[in-house]
Amino acid sequence: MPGLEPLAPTPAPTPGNAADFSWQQDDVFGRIASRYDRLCDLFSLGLHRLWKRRVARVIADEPWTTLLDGATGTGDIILRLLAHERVAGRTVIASDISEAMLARARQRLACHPAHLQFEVLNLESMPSMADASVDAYSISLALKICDRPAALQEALRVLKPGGRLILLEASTLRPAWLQRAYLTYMALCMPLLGWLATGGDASAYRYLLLGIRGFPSAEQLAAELEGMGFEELGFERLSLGIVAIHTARKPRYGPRA
Ligand SMILES: C[S@@+](CC[C@H](N)C(=O)[O-])C[C@H]1O[C@@H](n2cnc3c(N)ncnc32)[C@H](O)[C@@H]1O
Repeated sequence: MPGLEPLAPTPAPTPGNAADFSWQQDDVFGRIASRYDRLCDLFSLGLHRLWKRRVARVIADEPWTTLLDGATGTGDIILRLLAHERVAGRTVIASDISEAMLARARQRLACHPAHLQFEVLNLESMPSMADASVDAYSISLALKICDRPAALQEALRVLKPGGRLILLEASTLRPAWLQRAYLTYMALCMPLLGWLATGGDASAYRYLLLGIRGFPSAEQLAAELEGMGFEELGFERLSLGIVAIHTARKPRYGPRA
């Protein structure tokens, strides 16, 4: 696998995606929790397995003692992370806004109880997490469905100085014509698949349509992180850029007076 690309000169950051996320109150994911893993296979044609294996390796290679996995869903990333021997003895906090999704994660991770904690947490505001309390923080496939600037600000707060942020998120395909073709495919197929897969559940279906909306390019997300004060940014595109893994470090020292 290629290493992470260093951050190239970047375009200006895009504005945040603080749209209407009131559907979160609806526990859309709670209602599709038992079908979520099959839906991932269906919508990504199985590619999510490769992406998650890769991000788990990136996380495992970091020298953390305590990791917070935000929006953990059914625990897919942690399941793959725990396959790495070097993770033995380290503490992993699995968190999600949906109790039903977290319950499913707990069930799937039941054979690895020793290092695991489970917390219901909203990425955008985690008052129960102290400042500078984790060495590493991972979020996968969730930043486009929450208030991204708020979630990243919380990441900066809970990370220890020098702590690592690892993101696996939707990105932009290259070249541009491929992105247009992909968006056309999504626009044509997702509504139908979404409707069928959620059994016509209107708000679950609405979430799935969010996937069609734009997400910043890998460069733009890196620039956004840099603008917030993160350092040592790098990213790696997977599957021609359908998703990208970003890594960033919280500065070891605050700004000089
Ligand atoms: C697309 S799933 C991704 C799950 C998992 N990270 C994965 O890669 O399979 C999105 C998850 O984000 C959770 N979620 C959505 N908004 C959230 C928020 N504001 N705070 C915490 N979790 C949130 C949902 O409950 C759901 O489990």
